[in-house]
Amino acid sequence: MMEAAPMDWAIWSAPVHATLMFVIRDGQILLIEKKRGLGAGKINGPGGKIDPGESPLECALRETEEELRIRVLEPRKLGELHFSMSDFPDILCHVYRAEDFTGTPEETEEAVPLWVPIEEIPYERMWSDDRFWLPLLLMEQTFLGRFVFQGEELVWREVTEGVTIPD
Ligand SMILES: Nc1ncnc2c1[nH]c(=O)n2[C@H]1C[C@H](O)[C@@H](COP(=O)(O)OP(=O)(O)OP(=O)(O)O)O1
Repeated sequence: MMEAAPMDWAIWSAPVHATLMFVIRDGQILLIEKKRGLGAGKINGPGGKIDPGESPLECALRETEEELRIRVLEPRKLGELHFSMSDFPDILCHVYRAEDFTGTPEETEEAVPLWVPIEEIPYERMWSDDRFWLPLLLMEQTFLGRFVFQGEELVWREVTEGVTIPD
């Protein structure tokens, strides 16, 4: 991984804002196999792009409901991910964790639910940045991750733990 950032993050801003939601319960994490959209075929948490006029939290709840038909209870925002992409507009992603929900996760047009023991998270089937910040979310630590992609290849990364995360 290169040392100097290939861009000035101080003036970086993202045209696309998105969310991710991770439910952790009984030593397992609720993931999805994404059926369409950006990252189709990969394993990820439920989530998606924020609609106009929607807050990040509203988006995370809506996307989780649309993709898995569950209503997450008392989510906490633990992280932010800044993605600089070569072939897609840059993304700022708000990341939430929760321990409880109502309903039963079910397959939808967008996703297949997948309960996975936290020791067996399939990072090889996920975005290549995930292994650098998901362990922090599992430890209930806050984090700010900055990542530069060339296509699907992660070419630069920086993850800061224990930061104050804005709502
Ligand atoms: N690099 C990386 N790591 C982890 N997660 C992500 C990325 N890049 C990403 O875009 N993501 C996440 C962020 C979002 O949760 C999704 C992308 O949103 P998308 O599914 O395209 O948004 P929707 O609003 O559901 O899509 P459509 O309705 O337009 O199909 O991936």
